[in-house]
Amino acid sequence: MVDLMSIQKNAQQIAEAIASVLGIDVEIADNNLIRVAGTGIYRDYVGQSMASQGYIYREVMRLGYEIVIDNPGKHELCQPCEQKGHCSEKYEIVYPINVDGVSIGVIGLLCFDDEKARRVKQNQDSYLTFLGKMAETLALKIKEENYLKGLVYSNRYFKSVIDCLEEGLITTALDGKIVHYNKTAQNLLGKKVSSSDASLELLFGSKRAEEIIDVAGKGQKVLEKEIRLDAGSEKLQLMIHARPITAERGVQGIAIALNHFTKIKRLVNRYSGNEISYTVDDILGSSEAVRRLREKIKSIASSNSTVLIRGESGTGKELVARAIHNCGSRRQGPFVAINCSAIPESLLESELFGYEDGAFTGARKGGKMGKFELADKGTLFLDEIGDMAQYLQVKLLRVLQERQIERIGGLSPIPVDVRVIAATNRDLEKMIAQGEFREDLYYRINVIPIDVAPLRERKEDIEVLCRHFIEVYNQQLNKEVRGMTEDFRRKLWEYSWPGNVRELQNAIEYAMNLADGDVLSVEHLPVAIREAQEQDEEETFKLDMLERRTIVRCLKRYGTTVEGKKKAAKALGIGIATLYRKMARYGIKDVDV
Ligand SMILES: Nc1ncnc2c1ncn2[C@@H]1O[C@H](COP(=O)(O)OP(=O)(O)OP(=O)(O)O)[C@@H](O)[C@H]1O
Repeated sequence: MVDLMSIQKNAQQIAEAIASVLGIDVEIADNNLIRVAGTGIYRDYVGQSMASQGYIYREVMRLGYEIVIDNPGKHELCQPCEQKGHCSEKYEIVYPINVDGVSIGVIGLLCFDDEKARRVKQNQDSYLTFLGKMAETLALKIKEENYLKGLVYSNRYFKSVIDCLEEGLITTALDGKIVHYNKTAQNLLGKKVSSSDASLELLFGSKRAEEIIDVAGKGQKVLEKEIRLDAGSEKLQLMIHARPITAERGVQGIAIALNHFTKIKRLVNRYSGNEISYTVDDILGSSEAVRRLREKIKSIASSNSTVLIRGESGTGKELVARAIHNCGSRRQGPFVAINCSAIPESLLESELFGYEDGAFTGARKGGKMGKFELADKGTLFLDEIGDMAQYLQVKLLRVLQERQIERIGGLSPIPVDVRVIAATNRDLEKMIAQGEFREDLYYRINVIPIDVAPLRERKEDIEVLCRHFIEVYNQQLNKEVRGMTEDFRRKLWEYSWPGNVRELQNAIEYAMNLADGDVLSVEHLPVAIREAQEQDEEETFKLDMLERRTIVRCLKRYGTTVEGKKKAAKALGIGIATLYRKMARYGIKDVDV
């Protein structure tokens, strides 16, 4: 609340006015008994405390109404006063200044000679009415100041609120002149928005400005528009939402929200799971093939060259692509995946490159951003690239060469900074020979080839993968499975895994659901795996299997202590170091024996 001291100038003016009309000295004090204003002899004491002699003033503020002292020194309120015996006052009127029922100060009218005292006495009623009006004027001034202070405060408050927004915000008058803008808008648009002649036309050009101003004429309609601007050396891509500001007297202006596309992309990527981060350490396996795969990923991750990952379905190609992204310098950017075979040909083009407003019948209003734009500064994973239609292969090749895309129906190219990782399980060379895949694109994407071996060629990975999946499903299903029987292992080993790691994962999930104890056994396996026959062409793996089984049998006989292992190695006709190596290769752990 504003106090009397903060309107000191007004108080002094009123004191002077009273003094000149009535010809009598006046002082005004606040509720701390500080003299706020004064005329005549009191003028020199403005700002000083009257606490030691302000009995009457204090009493008037306590009561909230005026007091007339016609016999100063003798009046009962004068009794405690130090000046009681030698008071020079002859007559005194004290009037309270009340604001909303609370006294915030007083006006004191003081007579020092008999003639003035007589005059006041004679006209006491009209003097009191006049002082009342003056007290009211001061009270009104205080209220007005309070109101203005409140306005300034709420203005500052709302300004800090809109400055907190991550969204840029501009408001304009109906002619497009900028009225307000927040910090984000200033950061996005720079001086253009804060200059004294700032207008929509200056910011966005006359055509866009007209479209936005048109919003005001259409009442409640919201305009959603994508805008590209030149911001120095950079191109600024913004999404704007304009809506009319409606007040009591109808539409008063336009509010425009601005969003930078980088922020929109970040949100899309976050909520579409594009930020799941897998690293090389998530690629499990003890085989030489997987070991080399992890090394290769590390060595090529920081390059920007296109990668072609080849491997059967379920071998972990997407996992590899994510690991490349997360090991390299683009890991802060998005990883966007698209499966070229899962999307109808007609939609794939717009999914990849996006489209402009009204590009074709059925196109979403305001246009759409494609995966290339979403993957800007990150990685685009093109899964099943072998299934991409030829005309899109041409478009893709152009994008890879020119590093810019053109939206469907778009007029200007949009630069994109994207590392492409493609994957396929098809024989691209054969497809080229049959004219189904473009040779030029093949060379463009096959800069860094990576092969992911099928699981049947690296069966030693089964053990570590199984252990991992058992842990995963122990957590998910709240179970406590600790191992697998030897028969269970043998079945997994003998099976040819056409669906690779994905199939293995599903088989373990299935078994974990069925398991009731702490060990997985053959009856928990899906029928297809349980009853699969060993195939002749997998003779080599049968030999492996035989070797593994023999080692396990031998360890069972001699035990897994160091001494037992030495005996087992001797019985097998191999050195102890070879036994350890083979145990590691086949994933044989002491506890399994
Ligand atoms: N080496 C591995 N370590 C751990 N998990 C793996 C490994 N390889 C594959 N997986 C898991 O197997 C499943 C299939 O992997 P992914 O989707 O990467 O295969 P893909 O080759 O891309 O399959 P598709 O060709 O069908 O798209 C995923 O759950 C993945 O996490």
